[in-house]
Amino acid sequence: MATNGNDAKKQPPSPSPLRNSKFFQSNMRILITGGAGFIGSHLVDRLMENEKNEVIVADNYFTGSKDNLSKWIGHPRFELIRHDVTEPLLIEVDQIYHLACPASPIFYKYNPVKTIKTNVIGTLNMLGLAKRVGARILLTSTSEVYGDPLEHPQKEEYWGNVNPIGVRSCYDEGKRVAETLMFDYHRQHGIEIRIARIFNTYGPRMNIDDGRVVSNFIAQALRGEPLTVQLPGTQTRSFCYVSDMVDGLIRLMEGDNTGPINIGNPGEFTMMELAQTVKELIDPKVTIKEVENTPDDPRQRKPDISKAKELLGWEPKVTLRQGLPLMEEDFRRRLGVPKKA
Ligand SMILES: NC(=O)c1ccc[n+]([C@@H]2O[C@H](COP(=O)([O-])OP(=O)(O)OC[C@H]3O[C@@H](n4cnc5c(N)ncnc54)[C@H](O)[C@@H]3O)[C@@H](O)[C@H]2O)c1
Ligand SMILES: O=C(O)[C@H]1O[C@H](OP(=O)(O)OP(=O)(O)OC[C@H]2O[C@@H](n3ccc(=O)[nH]c3=O)[C@H](O)[C@@H]2O)[C@H](O)[C@@H](O)[C@@H]1O
Repeated sequence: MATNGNDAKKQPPSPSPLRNSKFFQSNMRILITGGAGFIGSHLVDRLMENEKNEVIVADNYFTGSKDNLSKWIGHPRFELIRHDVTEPLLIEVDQIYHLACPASPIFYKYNPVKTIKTNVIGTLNMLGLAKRVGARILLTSTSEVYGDPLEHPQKEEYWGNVNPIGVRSCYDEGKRVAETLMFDYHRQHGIEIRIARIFNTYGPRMNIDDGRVVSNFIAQALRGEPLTVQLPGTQTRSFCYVSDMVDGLIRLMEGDNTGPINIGNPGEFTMMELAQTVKELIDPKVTIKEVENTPDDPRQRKPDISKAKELLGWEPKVTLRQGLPLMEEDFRRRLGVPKKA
C-alpha cells in the first residue's frame, strides 16, 4: 500500500476474478481516459510498447482525435471506446490513467459547467470503477491547483492561491476537488491512488489551434503571422517535453507513493523569452505582437521537483531548445510547410 503519511485503514478490494479467466492474455489491462488527446496518446504509445499490456482508451473526442491513435486501431491489444467519463463505465481493468479533461484554457472555458462535471462526476465515476474492480488509479492534476502562486517555485505542500469564482475556476477548482475525491476514496475505501501535478507540457500532436502558448507561437511562426504575446509578457512558465512527462507518469503509477507529486521541467521562461526563442529557431523575420491577456492568468510558475527526483528517480532530460525543433517538425508536416533548404 502506498504511503502519504496517513495510514489508510482499509485494504483495497482484491482484483476482479475475471482477471484470472482462461482468456487472460496480458498481465496488465490499462484504461486511459482522455487517451485520444495530446499527452494521453503519447502515453498509449509508450504503454503499447510492452507486450504484456492491453490498453483501453475511453474518450469523447472533445479535444482529442482518433488520428492520434491511428497506428493502434485494429491492434489486438488495443481498444478504443467513445465514452464520456461523466457517465459510468463498466469494464475490468488493473490500472486507470485518468486524463480525460480539456486542458487548453480556451477549451476548458468554452463550456465551464461541462469542465466541472468532467472533473467532479468524471473523477467520481473513475474512482467508482477503481473501487469495484480493485484498480490503481492515477489522476493527472495540474500546477493550476496552485493558482496565481505566492510561493515560488511551487512545492507540493503549498496550498495555492486560487480564485474560486473566476473564469479559470471550472478547471483549477475542478482539479482541486478531483484531488480531494482521490484522497477521500483512498482513506475511506483503501483505493490505491496516484496524483501527478503536471506543469505546462508541449510536444508533437498538440492541436494546431489548441490555443496554448507553445502551439500558438509555433503555428504563428510557420504561418508567417505575428507571435501573440499576452501582456505583460513577463509572466513565466516552465515547459516540459511530452516524452519526459510520460516517463514521469509511468514511474509514478508503478511506484509506491500516492503523491501529489509535481512533474514538470523547472527551466523557467517569460512569455517574451519564449517568443524570442521561437522566432530565433523558426523564423527570425516574424514579428512579436503584444495583446490583451485573460483574467486570473498566473504570473509565475515553476515546479520544485525535489520529490519527483527523490521518490521516483525522475527528472526531465529534454530542454526547451531541444524540444521546440521536434515540435516544429511535426507542425511543419501537418501544416504542409516544408523547411527551406
Ligand atoms: N498539457 C499540459 O500542459 C497539462 C498540464 C497540466 C495538466 N494536464 C492534464 O493532463 C490531461 C491531458 O491533457 P492534454 O494536454 O493531453 O489535453 P487534451 O485536451 O489534448 O486531452 C484531453 C483528452 O480528454 C478528452 N476528454 C475531455 N473531456 C472528456 C470527457 N468528459 N469524457 C471523455 N473524454 C474527455 C478529450 O477529448 C481529449 O482527448 C488533462 O487532464 C489535463 O488537465 C495537462
Ligand atoms: O500546466 C498547467 O498546469 C496548466 O497550464 C496551462 O495553462 P496556461 O499556463 O495558462 O497555458 P497557456 O494557455 O499555454 O498560457 C501560458 C502563458 O502564455 C500566455 N500566452 C498564451 C497564448 C498566446 O498566444 N500568447 C501568450 O502569451 C498566457 O497569457 C500565459 O501567461 C494548460 O493549458 C493547462 O492545461 C494546464 O493544466
